[in-house]
Parts: sequence; structure tokens; C-alpha cells
Amino acid sequence: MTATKMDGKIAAAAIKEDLKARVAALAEKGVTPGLGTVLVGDDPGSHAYVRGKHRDCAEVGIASLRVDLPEDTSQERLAEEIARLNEDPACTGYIVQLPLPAHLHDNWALEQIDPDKDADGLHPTNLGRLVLGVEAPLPCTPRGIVDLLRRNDVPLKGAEVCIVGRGTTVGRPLGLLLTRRTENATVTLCHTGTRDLAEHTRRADIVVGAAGSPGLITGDMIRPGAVLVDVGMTRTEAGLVGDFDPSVWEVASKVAPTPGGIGLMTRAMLLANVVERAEKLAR
Ligand SMILES: Nc1nc2c(c(=O)[nH]1)N[C@@H](CN(C=O)c1ccc(C(=O)N[C@@H](CCC(=O)O)C(=O)O)cc1)CN2
Repeated sequence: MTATKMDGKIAAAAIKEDLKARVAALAEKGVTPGLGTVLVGDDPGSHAYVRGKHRDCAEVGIASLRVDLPEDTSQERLAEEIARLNEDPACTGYIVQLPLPAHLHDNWALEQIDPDKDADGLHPTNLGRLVLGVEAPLPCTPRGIVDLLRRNDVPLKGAEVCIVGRGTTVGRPLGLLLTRRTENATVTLCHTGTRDLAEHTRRADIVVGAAGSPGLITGDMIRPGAVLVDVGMTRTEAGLVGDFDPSVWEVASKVAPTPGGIGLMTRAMLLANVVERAEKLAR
């Protein structure tokens, strides 16, 4: 068996086309959605991701507000910029690019964001709303995973899903999303303390690699015909590498690879969150 690719580029392009039309409809009502980004430091990967987000905004007609701060930014200075975006009416939603430099704290920064402007869906209030099943912006990567699976006709109802990685941007919120009544999957959340990872991955219809451990999951660890979603993104000398070893392509039925899969869906879902918030404001 050679797996087929679940293509994030094709799906993201379709999502952006739809959003472009919705942004044009908002313009007729005098509303322009505006995405803010706060980037602290010099990490080349983070700079590339933020550049990509602003390129996407330009493509669909969303205004961009960009705040770039030096590596040695103090917590007080960062708090000022976040407070400014909370108050700025031109900014309908914004993100703080993660991870922040070590002297700042990701969770502290997320808590400073006005939950109504939280374009990433990562504010504790919005994660809490996800737990409660109340409407809220959804975290972009988990939302992108569910969207890509649906577009590729992967059944979720009753599916056994093994998520490898318990991070707060992907693994944990994805477990919450997939176990909602609308998705109705059964989730096993594995992590570095899991005793026998292969025992869990082999049982699953869908395996999500979100551990950031290159090549962790090999072909012998999955069942024939399984659907795989790679969220791992580790930069190596060989380029960008995901959590799945190339041997999985001979065993799986469908794969969302790194690169070309979920990263692009993450970007598209950020735009969707910003447009949805603007639509709410226009009602
Ligand atoms: N505030 C946030 N910070 C971070 C998030 C997030 O969702 N919100 N996620 C990641 C980084 N990220 C978005 O910010 C992101 C990662 C990867 C991609 C992407 O397009 N990947 C491409 C490959 C790009 C490359 O070659 O480098 C792909 O997978 O094809 C987009 C966004 C951590 N921080």
C-alpha cells in the first residue's frame, strides 16, 4: 500500500477563497477585519511564520497590524503592547507568536489577551469554553486537523484516535475537539510517560503525531490502512522533519505530511477565526 497525501496546500487555498468572499461582503457593511501579531525576538522560524500570516492576510483582504519587539523586551513592555492591541478598534483579533524568549512566559502572555480578541483560541477562557462546549474561537492547529480530515472523507464518528503529544496548542485541545458530540471520536492521549507507545498507536484508526520528535512513529507502529496526521515540525540539516518516519507511507492509507499538511491549515484557520470574529461584530 502507498498512502495518498492529504494536501494542506489545496485545502488552505480553498479556505482562503471562501474567506476572501466573506471579507468582501464585510467590506460592503463597512467592516474590515484586522489581524495583529506580536513577535518577540529573533527566532528565524517564528519570523517566517509571522511573515506568512501577514502574506495570507493580504491575499484575503484582512488588514495587518504587526508588532515586532527585541529579544530583551521586558514583561512590562510586552504587557503595554498587548494592552494597546486590546484597546485598538482596528484590531479585531491578534496573536502572540509562541514560543516567547525564555525570560517571558507563554501562559502569562496568553492571559493578558482580551479573550474576545484571541485569534488563536489559546486564552484560558476560550480553552475553558472548549471544555464546556460553549462557542469560542478554536485553537488553529486542532481546528485545521479536523477540517483536513473532513475534507478527505475520513470518518471521525466512532474512530479510535491516538494523539501523541499533550501540548496545550495541539494535543490537549485536539482531544477536546475530537470528543465533542459533533465529532464523537474516541481519543487516547499519549505522551513521554506512556509505557508502550506502539501498543496505543497500533490500535488506532487515526494517529496524530504532535510530539516534536523526528521519526518517532515508524511503519511497524501503525496498523495497515491507518490515517496519519503529522504535526511534528523539527528543523534538521535535512530540512523540516515530522514525527512520522517515511516507512509509514507503505502502511498507511492517508497521510497529512510535514511539510505541506497541517502547518498550512493552521495559517488558514487563523484567518477563519479573524473573519468569524469580524462577522460577529458586523451583526
Ligand atoms: N501563537 C501561536 N504560536 C505558534 C503556533 C500557533 O498556532 N499560534 N503554532 C506554531 C507555529 N505556526 C504558527 O504560528 C506555524 C507553523 C508552521 C506553519 C507552516 O506553514 N508550515 C509549513 C512549512 C513551513 C516551513 O518550511 O518552515 C508546512 O507545514 O508545510 C505555519 C504556522 C508554533 N507557534
